[in-house]
Amino acid sequence: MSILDIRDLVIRTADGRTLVDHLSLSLAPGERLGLIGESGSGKSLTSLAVLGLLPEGMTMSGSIELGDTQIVGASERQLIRVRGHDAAIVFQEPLTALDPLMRVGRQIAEPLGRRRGLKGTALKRAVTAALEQVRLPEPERIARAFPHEISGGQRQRVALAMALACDPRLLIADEPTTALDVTVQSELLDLLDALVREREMAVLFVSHDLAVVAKVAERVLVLKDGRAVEEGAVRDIVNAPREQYTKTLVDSARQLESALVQRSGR
Ligand SMILES: Nc1ncnc2c1ncn2[C@@H]1O[C@H](COP(=O)(O)OP(=O)(O)OP(=O)(O)O)[C@@H](O)[C@H]1O
Repeated sequence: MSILDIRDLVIRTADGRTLVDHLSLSLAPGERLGLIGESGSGKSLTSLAVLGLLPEGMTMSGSIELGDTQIVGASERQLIRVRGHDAAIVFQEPLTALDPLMRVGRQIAEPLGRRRGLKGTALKRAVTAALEQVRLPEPERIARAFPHEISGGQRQRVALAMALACDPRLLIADEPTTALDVTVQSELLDLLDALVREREMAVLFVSHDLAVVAKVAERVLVLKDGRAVEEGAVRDIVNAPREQYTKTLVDSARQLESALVQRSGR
């Protein structure tokens, strides 16, 4: 039984341009799949499609089974029911998910209150616990802060806490560490890895960076121009990429790693 099963997904613009072309993939409960490809290869559109969040005017066909729901053709009511519960998403830029004018605590309280029916002190305690769970120090202070008053890494942890608030069975992480500096990036990846393991949550991890994907995912699917060009265990893809395009991704990841090693050795 898979938690996400995408078959022959085609995404088109209003004027008929094909952006994702007959893509199929599936994820078992607790499985972690990396979706990798260069900028513009269709990774984000695929992850948005899973939650029925495609930009205005785009259409999709094929099949996306998320838990018990067929997302292609689903009504807004059905989509609201699955968002956050069957699957939740963390974006590259945490400010996408956060309201700049609302204190962090209230933003986390919103899904917690709605999904778990909590109020008052119980809700306050749940907010603090949610912030502690993403290893944020001084959770009470963070809860009182506005998003611009905390660092980028802290904001991403808050966005992660919001995504985890309803215990989704699948977490979609779309370049969640790309905007962060290398040390913060590595801490967040370790945290993400620990949290999804504890919860046996499935993960669709979207990135242009194979070195990052290798830290979180066990299997990887390579996208190029909206098509799957290669799929397999991360180890096999890194050690023996078959497609020229994948070789390029592996080489650039290696160059980056060795540049970082050289730099930290200085
Ligand atoms: N709202 C939109 N209207 C028209 N075309 C779009 C829109 N959003 C994305 N595209 C196009 O769809 C293609 C796939 O975009 P997508 O954002 O999924 O790529 P990506 O692999 O996630 O890249 P990136 O890493 O840069 O986000 C690109 O060619 C992009 O220009």
